[in-house]
Amino acid sequence: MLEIRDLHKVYGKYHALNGLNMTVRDGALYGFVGPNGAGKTTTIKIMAGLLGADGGSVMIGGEDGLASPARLKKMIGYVPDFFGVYDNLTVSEYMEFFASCYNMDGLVARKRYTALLEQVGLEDRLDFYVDGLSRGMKQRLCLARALIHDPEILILDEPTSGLDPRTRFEFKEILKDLQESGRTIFISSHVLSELSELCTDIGILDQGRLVLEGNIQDILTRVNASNPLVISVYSNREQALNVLKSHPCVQTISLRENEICVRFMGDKQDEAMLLQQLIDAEVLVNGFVRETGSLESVFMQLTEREEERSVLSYEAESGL
Ligand SMILES: Nc1ncnc2c1ncn2[C@@H]1O[C@H](COP(=O)(O)OP(=O)(O)OP(=O)(O)O)[C@@H](O)[C@H]1O
Repeated sequence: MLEIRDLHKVYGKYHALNGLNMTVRDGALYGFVGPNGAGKTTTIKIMAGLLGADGGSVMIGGEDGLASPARLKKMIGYVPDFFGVYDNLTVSEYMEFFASCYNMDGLVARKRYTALLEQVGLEDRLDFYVDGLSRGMKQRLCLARALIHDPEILILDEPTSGLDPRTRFEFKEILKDLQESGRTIFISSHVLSELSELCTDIGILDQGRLVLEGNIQDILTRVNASNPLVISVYSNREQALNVLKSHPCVQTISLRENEICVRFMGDKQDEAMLLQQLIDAEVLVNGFVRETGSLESVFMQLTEREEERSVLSYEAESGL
């Protein structure tokens, strides 16, 4: 488990992280989302031991990583948002180099990186020059290299930005496979739709603080429970309104053309019982549905500022 408590980072007078708290459970595929400038890269660099903090702790495996950046680097595999240039290195030389950084060489290193290259679909590129690989292949190579020392947590900063849709899809499939094999993965993006279909858990960062965190399904269930019930009645509308007015779970009632819109604070069983009450009161009901919410709407409510509307649409942003 990785636990961040009361993390602060100040650049000059600017408070980029302002008391960040976050918990990443073992085996999670955790999506770290926030608008541009929210502090995602700053957080990730601190987690990866590449940047100092101005307060707080990053507990991993029960120890505070900030007190021992070297230990943090061993426990974390980091895929940055850019890929450095490696002139005149083949894929196998590149992997050998990173293996040697973790004191692996010879057959041990070769076995390890061959297995990793197989995992990311680059097993047939051992003798290719890194420079000549496509952007998607470079990204997968970077992923293999970040796993060379078998880290507890894999951290990726905006890994799919700049990839075409097919390459993005393939990359996400690799991440899902890694998570299913037990790896804890932490991935950042400013495009929520990228993460909501991939991750098990999500944390929403805004202005250096986490404004929402939890299991994606739980969050969506909560969002839906606070959405209105939309009821269409074919006849006996007055009778339907009488039933609704006297129901303890009904908070507000508003009328749209042929629909009754009800703020209803009850669970699935309460909903079913309300429907039964309407039928018993001889109301002919031809529509009874909870309006569905989305993570996007939650995100907008929590971070709403005009300039962040781009978060809702990757297509709009990438011009696809
Ligand atoms: N070295 C630095 N010096 C001064 N300010 C910085 C520095 N690095 C980041 N910042 C500021 O700190 C804030 C958080 O930056 P950070 O890069 O962590 O955000 P982010 O969420 O990763 O943004 P993006 O999605 O645009 O990459 C921003 O306002 C940024 O301008």
